Amino acid sequence: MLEDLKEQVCQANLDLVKHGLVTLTWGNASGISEDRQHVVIKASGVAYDDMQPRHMVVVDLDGNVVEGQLRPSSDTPTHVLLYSNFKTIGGITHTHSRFATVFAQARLEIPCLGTTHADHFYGAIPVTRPLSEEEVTEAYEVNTGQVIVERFAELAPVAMPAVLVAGHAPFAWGPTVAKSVENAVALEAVAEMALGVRQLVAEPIPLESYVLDKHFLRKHGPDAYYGQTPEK
Ligand SMILES: O=C(CO)[C@@H](O)[C@H](O)COP(=O)(O)O
Repeated sequence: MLEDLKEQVCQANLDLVKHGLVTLTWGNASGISEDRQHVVIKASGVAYDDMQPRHMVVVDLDGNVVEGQLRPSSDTPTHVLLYSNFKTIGGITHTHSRFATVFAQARLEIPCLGTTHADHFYGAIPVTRPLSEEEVTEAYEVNTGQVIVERFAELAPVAMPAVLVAGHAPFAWGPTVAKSVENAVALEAVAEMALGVRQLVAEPIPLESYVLDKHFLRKHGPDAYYGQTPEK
């Protein structure tokens, strides 16, 4: 079942290693089937060196295992909740990549300081509110998904394919699992650049909004605004 998606998801998880985004067994990538009924995700705690497509786990949108011998990623509840709420995404990548995690744990958004950032993200990378003491329970991963969805009440996942979970780490997504990895790589790169700029100048100057608008429109077209209609 979903053999092709297992191959894609396994490759995406291995690509996290290739791009230097994971330490130990941290992080996970998943993809959703075309009918949006099943999610394929990395198995929990499996060493990346040993990872094979047959190790991927298939779950339904309630997170119940429908195929696979291993336990699915501990972040499965977050992944399935995001797929249920963000209908345009086909793949999700969660990492503890160094620079993006620094911003997440500092509870700081990543400002859009240049066109490198604007190529992938329409504006500052948002950070969620911290989870409350009552939310840090066995339902932690569900509550993590909830605070992300809450933070995106006014944001379009198409134009902003990433978020920083306060006190935790980043999640990135895209139309495919491979694209979610690409956005996770871009997120880590712009986080490192933003941190570097902060070391050079006391007050970094975010990109002017007209430059952001025109640059993003040139790169992604009006559809990427998802419900916004910018002047031509
Ligand atoms: O965010 C976390 C832990 O804080 C997870 O991403 C782990 O880093 C990886 O968990 P598995 O996917 O192996 O269950």
